[in-house]
Amino acid sequence: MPQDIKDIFDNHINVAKNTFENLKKDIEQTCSLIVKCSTSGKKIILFGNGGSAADAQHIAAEFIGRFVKERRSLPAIALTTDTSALTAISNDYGYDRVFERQVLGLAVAGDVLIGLSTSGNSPNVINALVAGKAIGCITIGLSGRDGGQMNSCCDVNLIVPSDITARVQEMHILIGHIICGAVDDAI
Ligand SMILES: O=C(CO)[C@@H](O)[C@H](O)[C@H](O)[C@H](O)COP(=O)(O)O
Ligand SMILES: [Zn+2]
Repeated sequence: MPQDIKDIFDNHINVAKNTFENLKKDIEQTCSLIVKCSTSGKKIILFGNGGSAADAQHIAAEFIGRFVKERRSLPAIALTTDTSALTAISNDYGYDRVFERQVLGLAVAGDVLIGLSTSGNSPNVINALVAGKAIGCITIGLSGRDGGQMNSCCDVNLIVPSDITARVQEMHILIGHIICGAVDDAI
């Protein structure tokens, strides 16, 4: 095996270990918040750019469809899938407002917003979290590096301890699956 592949696996394993040590309590808290949201008729709304858009859609699908257990469908939506809304809002208001505008139209107090940004600094993610917090939503960040601006607009900011975007994304989807498992267990 070429050495760099081994290095990538070693790095992934180290980041996973450090993520568990640093974030165990915050992940538990996040699971509790999302279980409460899912059992009280509120929605989970997810958004991010690039690979994080794919992660947002992946996690939303686990709720609206199913994860492992057969259970009722749970209200969850990714704000990254409606090309008419995405293009109209970007064209008319700017890409920085593409998620904010959808949050303003869809979110109500008590909904959980999950913003995914490995830098913690994507402006469209930050603007949506700030708008959601003002409405009374619970704001969760899935971030990396130093947590960026998500530190100031998230009730819980899960900062994966890595500066490498790919490693951070790999932990985000793991955390997403852990949350889905907690919801399955609770329902
Ligand atoms: O998936 C990847 C890299 O692994 C890319 O598509 C990546 O998500 C994009 O460059 C994003 O625009 C990065 O934004 P962010 O994570 O800093 O918010
Ligand atoms: Zn990626």
